[in-house]
Amino acid sequence: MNYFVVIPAAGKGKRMRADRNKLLLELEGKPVIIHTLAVFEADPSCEGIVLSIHPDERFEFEQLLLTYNIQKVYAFATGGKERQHSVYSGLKMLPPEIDIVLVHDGARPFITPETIARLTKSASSTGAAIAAVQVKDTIKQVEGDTVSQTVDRSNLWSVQTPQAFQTAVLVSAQQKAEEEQFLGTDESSLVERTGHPVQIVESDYDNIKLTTPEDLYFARAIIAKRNESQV
Ligand SMILES: Nc1ccn([C@@H]2O[C@H](COP(=O)(O)OP(=O)(O)OP(=O)(O)O)[C@@H](O)[C@H]2O)c(=O)n1
Ligand SMILES: C[C@](O)(CO)[C@H](O)COP(=O)(O)O
Repeated sequence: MNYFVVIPAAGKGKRMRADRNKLLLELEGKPVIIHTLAVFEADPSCEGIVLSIHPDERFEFEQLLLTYNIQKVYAFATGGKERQHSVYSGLKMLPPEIDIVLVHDGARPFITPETIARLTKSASSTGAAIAAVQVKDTIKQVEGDTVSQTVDRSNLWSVQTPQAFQTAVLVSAQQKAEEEQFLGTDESSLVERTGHPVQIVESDYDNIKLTTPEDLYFARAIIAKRNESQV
């Protein structure tokens, strides 16, 4: 199932506490964003990439695409104040008549082609499908510093990207969110508000988002594990 992907890459990475956009940090020899882009570059089903960036970083991104021979970037979009705005800006740059669009965080470099394929298959039949893993921790609800209850985790999922959609489903959800000034932390929360069902596609725990500094240690360990399994 062919698709386009919108990659929001215009964040500031405040929680990473680096001196620059965390996607431009080096991870085992190449920038984080290149690890992410390389997965889509290599996937024959990916027809093109829209990269949503801060305009001040455009030259740097363009140079990286040349250096690492990333050829599928179809357009740059202008990132916005919040992630949701960056994604909407990216959607507006898609070519016409794209049936399936994925949204994937630039900060999740370990997505696999297998998960992408299951997401696009599900989205093409249902309209909306998201990568997620089951919650492993015991979850407590807390009031102040006191536990008020232990939450039943059997139906709790930790949501990731990619999130895959029939393009019209996501565009109308974004329009509704904009009209109603709703801000969500992921795309599926916008789609849920339209009443459209969202399917879970089980992903894997390696598909981490690089959010805080210790995530870089986990990332190096994941790369080492993958390198070992290739030997
Ligand atoms: N205004 C924004 C905010 C985030 N993102 C992108 O959305 C993805 C996930 O966001 P997050 O991990 O929250 O990144 P940052 O916003 O950079 O981090 P922080 O919230 O710690 O500042 C990242 O690829 C980030 O570049 C974006 O394109 N535009
Ligand atoms: C979209 C996302 O990656 C799903 O886990 C996430 O919500 C991004 O934003 P966050 O602020 O780091 O939760």
